Amino acid sequence: MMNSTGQQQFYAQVSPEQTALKAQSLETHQTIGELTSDNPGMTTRRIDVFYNDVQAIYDVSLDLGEKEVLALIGPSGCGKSTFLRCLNRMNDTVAHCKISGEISLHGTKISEIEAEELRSRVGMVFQKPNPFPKSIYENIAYGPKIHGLAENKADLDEIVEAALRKAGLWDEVSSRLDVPATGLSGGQQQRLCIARAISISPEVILMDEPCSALDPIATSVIEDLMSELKENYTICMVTHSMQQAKRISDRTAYFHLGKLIEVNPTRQLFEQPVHQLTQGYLRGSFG
Ligand SMILES: Nc1ncnc2c1ncn2[C@@H]1O[C@H](COP(=O)(O)OP(=O)(O)OP(=O)(O)O)[C@@H](O)[C@H]1O
Repeated sequence: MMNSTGQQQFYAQVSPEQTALKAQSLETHQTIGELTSDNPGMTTRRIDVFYNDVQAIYDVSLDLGEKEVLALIGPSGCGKSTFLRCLNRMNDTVAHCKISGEISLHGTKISEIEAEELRSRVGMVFQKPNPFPKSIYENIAYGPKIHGLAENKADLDEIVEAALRKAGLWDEVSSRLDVPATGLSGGQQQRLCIARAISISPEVILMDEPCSALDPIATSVIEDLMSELKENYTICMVTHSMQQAKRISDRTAYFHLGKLIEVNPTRQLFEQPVHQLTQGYLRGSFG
């Protein structure tokens, strides 16, 4: 492991004003900790993000280790979701958002991967469960169908069942696959959305506060599920719950005002935070 900055390569051009802002902001900033992984699933180098002329992310370089859970924590508005959304180019859909730097998925720059393919390889689960207004079966079958993963109905049935089993939902829904998914409980809907993400065999799963709309019991079911999923998937999760980050992540990254302040193995970050901003946040002084 080592600190890394990497060479800057732009895939969306920022304006001279934005570059000047960036130059000012970088004078004093250096991330503490282990930015890189020996076995990265994704690498990000020198990421800057602007919404119009307001910079939301400053020069972030960070790897997602293969089959690790990386938690992104920090006060509201520090840029966690913005950074997460860079990883599958969700920010491309925001016209006034400009990103520079380089992001790679298993060695391929994501700027060279077609957006739809990228989003099938880097799946996403959102804060609020968002099932399609269709049956439970169709929610899962949709992705595999459009990506041509099933040759026939039997194949598709198998994919749907496997995804629901992996998401720990099969036993609860196997007898009613044709009912509307919107009739499931919030926790079940979130597991359905995880099953939907898994059904197209992504390499990475992004989760943006996946439990924030759930009660403690549903949260604990999703946390158990995430711990199981990391056997097979690389997961990057935004969370406001420090307990959740402690329980399930391998590494934790602390953001503050758009900068990656400190990143280290979770236990180390929580027990021996180095930067005073990390210490203050973990003590609950702000956030
Ligand atoms: N679509 C947008 N247009 C303009 N500014 C935005 C947009 N999305 C986010 N921002 C700004 O970028 C900054 C980072 O926001 P972001 O949502 O990434 O933070 P966050 O750490 O995920 O916050 P929270 O924990 O409250 O969800 C904030 O100042 C926010 O107001």
